[in-house]
Amino acid sequence: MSSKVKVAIIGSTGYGGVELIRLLASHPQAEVTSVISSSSAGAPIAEGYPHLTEIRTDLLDDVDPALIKSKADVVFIATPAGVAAKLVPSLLEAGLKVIDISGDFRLKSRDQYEKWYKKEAADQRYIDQAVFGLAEVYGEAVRGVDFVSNPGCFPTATLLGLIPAVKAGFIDPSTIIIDAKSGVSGAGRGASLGTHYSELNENFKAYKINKHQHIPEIEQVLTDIAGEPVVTTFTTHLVPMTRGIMSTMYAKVNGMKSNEDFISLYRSYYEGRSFVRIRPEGIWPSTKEVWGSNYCDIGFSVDERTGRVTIVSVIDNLVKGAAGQAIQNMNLMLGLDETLGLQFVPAYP
Ligand SMILES: NC(=O)C1=CN([C@@H]2O[C@H](COP(=O)(O)OP(=O)(O)OC[C@H]3O[C@@H](n4cnc5c(N)ncnc54)[C@H](OP(=O)(O)O)[C@@H]3O)[C@@H](O)[C@H]2O)C=CC1
Ligand SMILES: CC(=O)N[C@@H](CCC(=O)OP(=O)(O)O)C(=O)O
Repeated sequence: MSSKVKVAIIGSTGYGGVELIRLLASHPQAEVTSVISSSSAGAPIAEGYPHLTEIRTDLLDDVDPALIKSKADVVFIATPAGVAAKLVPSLLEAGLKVIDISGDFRLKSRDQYEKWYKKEAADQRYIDQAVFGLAEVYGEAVRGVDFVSNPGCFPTATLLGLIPAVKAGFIDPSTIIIDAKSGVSGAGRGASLGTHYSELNENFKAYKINKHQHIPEIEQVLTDIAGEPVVTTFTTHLVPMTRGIMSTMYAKVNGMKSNEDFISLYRSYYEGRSFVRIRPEGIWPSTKEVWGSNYCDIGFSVDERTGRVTIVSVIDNLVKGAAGQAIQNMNLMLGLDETLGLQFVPAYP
């Protein structure tokens, strides 16, 4: 009998779910024992994803907490906003460990969730129970818990790029501006007008300006780190590429700081954390340099002329921004080494 941790995936037919299947296939201590679909139960998963032919021969299971518990110890939820809010109570009550990749449990205020997501918020008891799984920052709080809310893709790149500077008082948090870009897989597999080929190819567009649901998530964490209310300007752009997020951040520097000061601050903050790589001076990261990996790469440029710093942070939205960080959190919840199953070298070019 296998001693591996048994894992179920709700939303396994979406991009986040299928990335979990890919990454968990080489995890040394976990195995996927149930792939779940609300719309295609009974069908083979390889029907919708022929690249999984002969890798996964399972038929999709229904969304049934008792059935999931009979097959698994841990369940990942990779469904659109609003679904996990209703599912999580029964999954926790069935005795499962739960990692939610959607935004349903990230915001601690129900009012904020309802304002930004335009959906009914989850029960406050479960919101309170959820630990926000930004692993490099709150990893100690994740160890051993039953329920983790995985951060959003843009907040992951953005917060890893800002937190050390905010915490050390290197920048003035009231001056932060965030300019973020995402590949189209960030919008999920479903087809839409804004993401079909002729709308996207050779195009570059801003969207959800001042209305993006990740604004309150970023502000909630920066407020916690700064110890004072922080508001930011955050603009997202859609780039005609499949994977990758780049978050470019600007802020006023407090006092005189050099590139080297930022580099050594960040190297010290992330010391011992394998997945954040700080670039040497003048070598700024690009999305291809983290493609398919769980890395977040960060570079800096202090401009003495303006007194501002530019911080560039890149991730793969489906790995560090979703499935990879979720597995990192699973490792921490289970008391395993957080890097297990995640030591991929980025695919290049
Ligand atoms: N794509 C990305 O880069 C990132 C996504 N996220 C978040 O992760 C979640 C999943 O995203 P993504 O995989 O891209 O989305 P997709 O649209 O690709 O997939 C979502 C899946 O959810 C399932 N689903 C839909 N409705 C229900 C329901 N009522 N009950 C159960 N399952 C349902 C669908 O599968 P079926 O019909 O088979 O049940 C669908 O395949 C979202 O909340 C997203 O915001 C977070 C970070 C990054
Ligand atoms: C390119 C693109 O459309 N990206 C999505 C990211 C969705 C996501 O991951 O956000 P939640 O998990 O918070 O829903 C967006 O900007 O809304």
